[in-house]
Amino acid sequence: MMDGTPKPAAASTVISASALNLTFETNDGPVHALRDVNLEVGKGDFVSFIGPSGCGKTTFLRVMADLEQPTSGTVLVNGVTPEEARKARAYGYVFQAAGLYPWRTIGGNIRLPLEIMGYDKRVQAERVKEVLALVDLAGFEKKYPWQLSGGMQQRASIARALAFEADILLMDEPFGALDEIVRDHLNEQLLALWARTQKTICFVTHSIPEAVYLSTKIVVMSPRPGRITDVIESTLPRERPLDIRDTPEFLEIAHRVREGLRAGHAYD
Ligand SMILES: Nc1ncnc2c1ncn2[C@@H]1O[C@H](COP(=O)(O)OP(=O)(O)OP(=O)(O)O)[C@@H](O)[C@H]1O
Repeated sequence: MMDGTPKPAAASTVISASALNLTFETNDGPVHALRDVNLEVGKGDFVSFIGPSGCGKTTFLRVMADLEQPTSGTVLVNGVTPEEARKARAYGYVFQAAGLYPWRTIGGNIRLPLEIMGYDKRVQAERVKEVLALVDLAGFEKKYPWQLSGGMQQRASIARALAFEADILLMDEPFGALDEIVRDHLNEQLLALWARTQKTICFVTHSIPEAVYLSTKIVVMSPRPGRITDVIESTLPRERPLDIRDTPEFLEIAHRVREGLRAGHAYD
């Protein structure tokens, strides 16, 4: 473990959280962002986290990414600590806003992490081409972010997260700000990308249809303190046309998610 090389995880578990607690100390007193969170994410899973604002979804993702330290409990990513996993470049992170640098071209934005990591120039150029093709943006390398629509910018930010070939993608409400039609399209493309690359994806959303459409596993959370109230294993096939959303199976899972959200919701 000292050399930072990830050990093969037991069975096919990629992320495992046990008895995880995180309390923020604030001027108004402690905020229990996560309370006794236990979760296993398998290799190739698409896991959505859904729950009302403030239930700790972002905090959980940030703990996995080593951007936040738990107060107690453990998280293992590929069998090692989040810090070791980060150093081994185990994951890419896609934020709520695309967060592209306006003074850099799309290619320049995607190249940035590769430059920081000291990748060879030729490899950088190859990677940029590959990931732009993966998100259907081939040919947009020399454009600036402002020349692209919101949906295209979000795809470019996904390409940036894919550039250093991490096996895990952490996505924090990446499509929240987009209109329904664009969002549908990006959901379809994300599923296709997931099928092609076989990545493990952790995805935060507020949308029940989005969670049900995308996921193999749906984690329902409730606030005050943030905890997991239900984990739903999807019975839907992996191949999912958009009209699967009208099937009884889909509606049944959506119903269970809604019930879980309702049960955990405080109406104050
Ligand atoms: N750095 C921090 N310091 C103090 N409190 C924090 C900090 N970060 C988050 N919190 C609090 O922890 C709780 C969980 O926040 P978090 O952002 O994880 O929720 P969320 O479920 O992602 O919400 P949203 O859906 O609105 O993004 C909230 O009450 C939030 O105010």
